[in-house]
Amino acid sequence: MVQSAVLGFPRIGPNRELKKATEGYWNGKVTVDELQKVAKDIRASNWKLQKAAGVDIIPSNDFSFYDQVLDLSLLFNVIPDRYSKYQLPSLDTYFAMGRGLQRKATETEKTVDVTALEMVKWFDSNYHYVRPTFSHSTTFKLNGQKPVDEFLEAKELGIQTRPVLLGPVSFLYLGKSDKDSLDLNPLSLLDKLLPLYAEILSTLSAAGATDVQLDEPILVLDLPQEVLAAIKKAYSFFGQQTKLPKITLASYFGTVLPNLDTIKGLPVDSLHFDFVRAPEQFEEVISAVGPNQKLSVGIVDGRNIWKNNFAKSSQFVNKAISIFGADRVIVSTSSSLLHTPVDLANEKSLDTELKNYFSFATQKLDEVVTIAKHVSGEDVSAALKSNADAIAARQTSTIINDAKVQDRVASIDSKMSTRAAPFAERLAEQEPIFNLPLFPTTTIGSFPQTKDIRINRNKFNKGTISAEEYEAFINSEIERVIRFQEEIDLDVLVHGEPERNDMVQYFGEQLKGYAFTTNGWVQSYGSRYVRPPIIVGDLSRPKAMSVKESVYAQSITKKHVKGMLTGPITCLRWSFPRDDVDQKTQAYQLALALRDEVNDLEAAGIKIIQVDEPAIREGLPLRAGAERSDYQVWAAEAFRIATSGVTNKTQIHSHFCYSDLDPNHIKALDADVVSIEFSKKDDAGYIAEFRDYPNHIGLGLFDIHSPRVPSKEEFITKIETILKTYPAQKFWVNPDCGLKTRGWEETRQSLTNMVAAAKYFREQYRK
Ligand code: MET
Ligand SMILES: [Zn+2]
Repeated sequence: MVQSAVLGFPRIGPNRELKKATEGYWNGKVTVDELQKVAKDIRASNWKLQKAAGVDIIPSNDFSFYDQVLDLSLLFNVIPDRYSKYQLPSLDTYFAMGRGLQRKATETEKTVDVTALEMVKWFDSNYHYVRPTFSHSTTFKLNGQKPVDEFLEAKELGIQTRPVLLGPVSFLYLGKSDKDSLDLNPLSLLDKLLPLYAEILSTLSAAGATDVQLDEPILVLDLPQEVLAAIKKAYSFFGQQTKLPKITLASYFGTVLPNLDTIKGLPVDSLHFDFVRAPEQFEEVISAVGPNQKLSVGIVDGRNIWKNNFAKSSQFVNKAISIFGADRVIVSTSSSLLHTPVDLANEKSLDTELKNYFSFATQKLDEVVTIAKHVSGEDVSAALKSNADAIAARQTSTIINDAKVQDRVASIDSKMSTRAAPFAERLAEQEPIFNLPLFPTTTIGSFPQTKDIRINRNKFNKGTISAEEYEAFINSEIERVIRFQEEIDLDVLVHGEPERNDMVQYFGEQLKGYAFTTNGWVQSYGSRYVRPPIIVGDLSRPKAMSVKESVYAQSITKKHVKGMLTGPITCLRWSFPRDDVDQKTQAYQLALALRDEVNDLEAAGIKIIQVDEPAIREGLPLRAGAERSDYQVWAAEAFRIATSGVTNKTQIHSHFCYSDLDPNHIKALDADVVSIEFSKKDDAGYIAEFRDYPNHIGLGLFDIHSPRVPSKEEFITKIETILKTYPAQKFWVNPDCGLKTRGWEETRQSLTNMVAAAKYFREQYRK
């Protein structure tokens, strides 16, 4: 019998139970016991669901309150002193590392004021992990035994699981050294870390775990020799230990081929590869599977929502069986299912034709099981037949093809992706119009999305308030945000985006060729979940999408209000893309739709238009090479197609966050002004990259993921530091990103302090 396996299941709960509970806990409305109970229930129901579906190898320790990488930092005591010094309960230390903590002193507790650790993209996904941060004073030890506890919890329910942990080399390599220990190479800590892994693994074994999944996703990256040596060392070390569970070494999100020599001969029980993303590695990776090893075939997509093609997948798995025999082949999800929504059955209003083309995490359980059964010779003909019908229907569906859109993409020329004049000339035309002071202040777009906003949006969606009532409500929110910005004296205003549930979904819902879900939530970071829309067919814009709100906002103030759009690459990356057309084509279709929107905004009198591209970095192919350089070209071109239809007088802004974006990539967009997340980076080398770039830059001055309020002095210090490398003449003052997840009070305080700091420097430079 061929076994079926799942590498990880979404932990947010079918109805976002985890979000509600954690946010409740942060607000003091949910006790720690209540929070733990919610978590326990989610874990139990996930395990039972997988058991009931017939999955043979079910993961545990895939649950996390915030992030699975942060879990390991806590487990191994990789806790910088600035957090541990408060001696908070372990869960609170954990959340402080994830999101920062600022708490006034009470009779019983001291003041706490600490920023979050850096949070970065998880490979090329829209998930973010909290970076392990090592220093010379890091002292590894085990803090509790989460993987064991969760294994035992499943065992008590009668469910045998395979615990999953990020492997030691990925854990170190994905981390960084802390500010006070910049000379420290995290990899040098491997020898100290390995015994702790061995300890937790042998405790798992003693608790009854026969198998464990160690993820080393870095195996799909271009790795320096020392990292490959570390992999060899780590797994040889595990091979020498006696009482460990059998290890499945898992890679995902790409090909391991350049690192295959390192993988060959590692003393592990099974090797898992992602054959959805990199089917072409099959012929070569099989040579790395030793005579006693098993091959885990990642064939059910953990990153997208399209129904699996059973005929194709079974054929693929059969190739493996013909080489290794059924006992040495496992049918698996390509990666954790964390990146897919929980259950298609929760979608009540999705078009039934489309629904038949989709598969969410719960449906993917049946997929791995059905494929495993089929290749084992069990009769699953009914499932195969309905699968084949769905696959065939999608190929010929009328929802998918639009000749007009295809023609327009075919006729794109280089003129469409170039502004009429170079930056210097544009600036000369723009300056007299905007008349901005030195250190112009602005925000990135969104303002707090209050409960009131969500309530009204829900009412409108349910039809309990009319379109007119909703519009009046949105306008009143816009007015509040405009008055607020005038009051605290920001220079370039925004309308606040109250009408947007999400920056991609909002546009997706208005574009033809998109489908969207009502409950298809996917964790982005911590308690922030997104509901990616699904690109199902050729994309076009039936009518203007954002003009009404921007025009209203501009009509009630004398200051300039930025029009606010989401760029083509971000729309693409934060959607579930089509798998039947390449991503470049989808990006160009989006670029053309956005170009029309940008032009409409300009025609409606909006003089500054910001097109956000926070996801441009995550789309970067993980390895260097032709695919990556092509991407850099077409991604920048898509942005310029969207933004180059305007006159020189219109100022184009863009915005980037979450990532280490290559400065050259930013420059290739030729936006007039760019805001970049920076508050946690503190890297003079990065600033220097922009010193001679003529276009204007705003380096993010405070972390919007944290409720913490920086003081005016803190802003001044930050700005002073940047000014050492970056000239005042093109220096914008802004936060890292939008403020939608923040509360109003902290927003008011932070921005007020930020504006005060800008004014301070204006004074300084006037002298
Ligand atoms: C993740 S980037 C977000 C940009 C958007 N304009 C906002 O302010 O929320
Ligand atoms: Zn942002």
